[in-house]
Amino acid sequence: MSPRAVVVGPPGSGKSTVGPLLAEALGVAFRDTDDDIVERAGRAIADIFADDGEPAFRALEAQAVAAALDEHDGVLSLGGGAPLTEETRALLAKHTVVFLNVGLAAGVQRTGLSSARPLLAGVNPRATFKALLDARLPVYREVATVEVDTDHRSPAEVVAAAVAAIEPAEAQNP
Ligand SMILES: Nc1ncnc2c1ncn2[C@@H]1O[C@H](COP(=O)(O)OP(=O)(O)O)[C@@H](O)[C@H]1O
Ligand SMILES: O=C(O)C1=C[C@@H](OP(=O)(O)O)[C@@H](O)[C@H](O)C1
Ligand SMILES: [Mg+2]
Repeated sequence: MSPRAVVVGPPGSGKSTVGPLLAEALGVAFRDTDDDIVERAGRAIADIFADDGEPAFRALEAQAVAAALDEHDGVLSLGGGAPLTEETRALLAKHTVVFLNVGLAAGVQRTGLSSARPLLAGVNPRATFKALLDARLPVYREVATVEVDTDHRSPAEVVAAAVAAIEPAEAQNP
Protein backbone atom coordinates (compact mmCIF):
# COMPACT_ATOMS: atom_id res chain seq x y z
CA MET A 1 0.00 0.00 0.00
CA SER A 2 1.28 3.46 -0.84
CA PRO A 3 -0.18 6.93 -0.34
CA ARG A 4 -1.53 8.59 -3.46
CA ALA A 5 0.32 11.75 -2.37
CA VAL A 6 2.46 12.75 0.62
CA VAL A 7 2.27 16.46 1.53
CA VAL A 8 5.32 18.27 2.95
CA GLY A 9 6.22 21.92 3.55
CA PRO A 10 6.85 24.53 6.23
CA PRO A 11 4.41 25.19 9.10
CA GLY A 12 1.56 27.29 7.73
CA SER A 13 1.94 26.06 4.16
CA GLY A 14 -1.46 24.40 4.60
CA LYS A 15 -0.58 20.69 4.82
CA SER A 16 -3.32 19.99 7.40
CA THR A 17 -5.88 22.27 5.70
CA VAL A 18 -5.26 21.51 2.03
CA GLY A 19 -4.52 17.79 2.63
CA PRO A 20 -8.15 16.81 3.41
CA LEU A 21 -9.43 18.91 0.49
CA LEU A 22 -6.89 17.31 -1.85
CA ALA A 23 -7.98 13.87 -0.61
CA GLU A 24 -11.61 14.78 -1.31
CA ALA A 25 -10.73 16.00 -4.81
CA LEU A 26 -8.88 12.73 -5.52
CA GLY A 27 -11.63 10.61 -3.90
CA VAL A 28 -9.32 9.07 -1.28
CA ALA A 29 -8.92 9.13 2.53
CA PHE A 30 -6.83 11.63 4.50
CA ARG A 31 -4.33 11.09 7.32
CA ASP A 32 -2.01 13.53 9.16
CA THR A 33 1.00 12.11 11.01
CA ASP A 34 0.82 14.85 13.67
CA ASP A 35 -2.64 13.50 14.60
CA ASP A 36 -1.21 9.97 14.75
CA ILE A 37 1.57 11.14 17.11
CA VAL A 38 -0.87 12.94 19.43
CA GLU A 39 -3.18 9.93 19.50
CA ARG A 40 -0.40 7.43 20.18
CA ALA A 41 1.35 9.57 22.83
CA GLY A 42 -1.89 10.78 24.42
CA ARG A 43 -0.34 14.26 24.65
CA ALA A 44 -0.33 17.48 22.62
CA ILE A 45 2.72 18.15 20.42
CA ALA A 46 3.64 21.19 22.53
CA ASP A 47 3.66 18.95 25.64
CA ILE A 48 5.87 16.33 23.98
CA PHE A 49 8.38 19.08 23.05
CA ALA A 50 8.20 20.61 26.54
CA ASP A 51 8.43 17.35 28.51
CA ASP A 52 10.77 15.25 26.37
CA GLY A 53 12.47 17.65 23.92
CA GLU A 54 12.66 17.84 20.13
CA PRO A 55 14.83 14.71 19.56
CA ALA A 56 12.22 12.57 21.35
CA PHE A 57 9.48 14.15 19.21
CA ARG A 58 11.48 13.46 16.01
CA ALA A 59 11.86 9.79 16.99
CA LEU A 60 8.07 9.44 17.53
CA GLU A 61 7.52 11.31 14.26
CA ALA A 62 9.85 9.04 12.24
CA GLN A 63 7.97 5.98 13.57
CA ALA A 64 4.59 7.54 12.79
CA VAL A 65 5.64 8.47 9.25
CA ALA A 66 7.07 5.02 8.51
CA ALA A 67 3.87 3.35 9.75
CA ALA A 68 1.57 5.68 7.81
CA LEU A 69 3.58 5.33 4.56
CA ASP A 70 3.07 1.60 4.93
CA GLU A 71 -0.61 1.61 5.94
CA HIS A 72 -2.27 4.52 4.15
CA ASP A 73 -3.25 4.71 0.49
CA GLY A 74 -4.81 8.19 0.42
CA VAL A 75 -3.34 11.65 0.99
CA LEU A 76 -0.83 11.78 3.87
CA SER A 77 0.22 15.13 5.37
CA LEU A 78 3.41 15.20 7.44
CA GLY A 79 4.51 17.68 10.12
CA GLY A 80 6.75 20.45 8.79
CA GLY A 81 9.96 19.03 10.26
CA ALA A 82 9.45 15.39 9.28
CA PRO A 83 11.74 15.47 6.20
CA LEU A 84 14.64 16.62 8.43
CA THR A 85 14.98 12.98 9.54
CA GLU A 86 17.27 11.10 7.17
CA GLU A 87 15.34 7.82 7.51
CA THR A 88 12.15 9.63 6.48
CA ARG A 89 13.85 11.22 3.45
CA ALA A 90 14.97 7.78 2.34
CA LEU A 91 11.43 6.38 2.69
CA LEU A 92 9.95 9.32 0.76
CA ALA A 93 12.13 8.58 -2.27
CA LYS A 94 9.60 6.04 -3.58
CA HIS A 95 6.54 8.30 -3.28
CA THR A 96 4.63 11.13 -4.96
CA VAL A 97 5.59 14.04 -2.67
CA VAL A 98 3.85 17.41 -2.95
CA PHE A 99 5.83 20.34 -1.52
CA LEU A 100 3.46 23.14 -0.50
CA ASN A 101 5.63 26.23 -0.48
CA VAL A 102 4.88 29.41 1.49
CA GLY A 103 6.80 32.66 1.67
CA LEU A 104 7.90 34.41 4.86
CA ALA A 105 5.04 36.94 5.05
CA ALA A 106 2.20 34.47 4.52
CA GLY A 107 3.91 31.81 6.67
CA VAL A 108 4.28 34.17 9.63
CA GLN A 109 0.74 35.46 9.19
CA ARG A 110 -0.78 31.97 9.03
CA THR A 111 1.11 30.60 12.04
CA GLY A 112 1.14 33.77 14.13
CA LEU A 113 -2.10 33.29 16.00
CA SER A 114 -1.44 29.75 17.13
CA SER A 115 0.66 28.64 20.12
CA ALA A 116 0.48 25.00 18.98
CA ARG A 117 3.87 25.04 17.20
CA PRO A 118 6.62 25.06 19.86
CA LEU A 119 9.40 25.76 17.33
CA LEU A 120 7.80 29.12 16.43
CA ALA A 121 6.94 30.14 20.00
CA GLY A 122 10.04 32.32 20.60
CA VAL A 123 10.27 36.09 20.97
CA ASN A 124 10.87 36.77 17.26
CA PRO A 125 8.66 34.46 15.19
CA ARG A 126 9.58 36.25 11.94
CA ALA A 127 13.35 35.64 12.39
CA THR A 128 12.66 32.08 13.53
CA PHE A 129 10.45 31.43 10.51
CA LYS A 130 13.06 32.91 8.14
CA ALA A 131 15.80 30.68 9.58
CA LEU A 132 13.48 27.68 9.29
CA LEU A 133 12.73 28.43 5.62
CA ASP A 134 16.41 28.99 4.79
CA ALA A 135 17.43 25.71 6.40
CA ARG A 136 14.56 23.61 5.07
CA LEU A 137 13.83 24.74 1.50
CA PRO A 138 16.63 22.53 0.08
CA VAL A 139 15.32 19.59 2.13
CA TYR A 140 11.74 19.98 0.87
CA ARG A 141 13.02 20.30 -2.71
CA GLU A 142 15.17 17.20 -2.29
CA VAL A 143 12.16 15.01 -1.38
CA ALA A 144 9.48 16.63 -3.56
CA THR A 145 8.25 15.33 -6.89
CA VAL A 146 6.06 18.42 -7.39
CA GLU A 147 6.10 21.92 -5.85
CA VAL A 148 3.00 24.11 -5.44
CA ASP A 149 3.15 27.75 -4.38
CA THR A 150 0.46 28.65 -1.82
CA ASP A 151 1.01 32.41 -1.44
CA HIS A 152 -1.98 34.38 -2.76
CA ARG A 153 -3.95 31.18 -3.32
CA SER A 154 -6.98 30.01 -1.37
CA PRO A 155 -6.93 26.39 -0.13
CA ALA A 156 -9.27 25.44 -3.02
CA GLU A 157 -6.90 27.08 -5.51
CA VAL A 158 -3.96 25.22 -3.96
CA VAL A 159 -5.87 21.94 -4.38
CA ALA A 160 -6.55 22.69 -8.06
CA ALA A 161 -2.86 23.50 -8.64
CA ALA A 162 -1.78 20.36 -6.77
CA VAL A 163 -4.11 18.09 -8.79
CA ALA A 164 -2.87 19.70 -12.02
CA ALA A 165 0.74 19.08 -10.94
CA ILE A 166 0.26 15.52 -9.63
CA GLU A 167 -1.59 14.02 -12.58
CA PRO A 168 1.13 14.62 -15.22
CA ALA A 169 3.77 13.44 -12.71
CA GLU A 170 1.74 10.23 -12.15
CA ALA A 171 1.39 9.70 -15.91
CA GLN A 172 5.19 9.84 -16.21
CA ASN A 173 5.74 7.44 -13.28
CA PRO A 174 2.67 5.18 -13.17
N1 LIG B 1 -3.84 28.82 1.07
C1 LIG B 1 -4.16 29.35 2.25
N2 LIG B 1 -4.61 30.61 2.32
C2 LIG B 1 -4.92 31.20 3.51
N3 LIG B 1 -4.82 30.58 4.71
C3 LIG B 1 -4.38 29.32 4.71
C4 LIG B 1 -4.03 28.63 3.50
N4 LIG B 1 -3.62 27.37 3.81
C5 LIG B 1 -3.72 27.27 5.17
N5 LIG B 1 -4.17 28.43 5.70
C6 LIG B 1 -4.38 28.71 7.14
O1 LIG B 1 -3.09 28.70 7.74
C7 LIG B 1 -3.15 28.09 9.02
C8 LIG B 1 -2.15 26.95 9.07
O2 LIG B 1 -2.59 25.94 8.18
P1 LIG B 1 -2.24 24.40 8.41
O3 LIG B 1 -3.02 23.62 7.42
O4 LIG B 1 -2.36 24.04 9.85
O5 LIG B 1 -0.69 24.39 8.00
P2 LIG B 1 0.41 23.27 8.23
O6 LIG B 1 -0.28 21.98 8.54
O7 LIG B 1 1.16 23.23 6.93
O8 LIG B 1 1.26 23.81 9.35
C9 LIG B 1 -4.59 27.67 9.25
O9 LIG B 1 -5.22 28.69 10.00
C10 LIG B 1 -5.18 27.63 7.85
O10 LIG B 1 -6.55 27.92 7.83
O1 LIG C 1 8.05 22.37 11.52
C1 LIG C 1 8.15 21.61 12.54
O2 LIG C 1 9.24 21.19 12.93
C2 LIG C 1 6.89 21.20 13.21
C3 LIG C 1 5.71 21.40 12.56
C4 LIG C 1 4.41 21.04 13.14
O3 LIG C 1 3.49 20.62 12.12
P1 LIG C 1 2.90 21.62 10.98
O4 LIG C 1 3.99 21.80 9.95
O5 LIG C 1 1.74 20.87 10.45
O6 LIG C 1 2.56 22.89 11.65
C5 LIG C 1 4.56 19.94 14.18
O7 LIG C 1 4.89 18.70 13.57
C6 LIG C 1 5.62 20.29 15.19
O8 LIG C 1 5.19 21.46 15.88
C7 LIG C 1 6.99 20.53 14.53
MG1 LIG D 1 -0.14 20.48 10.04
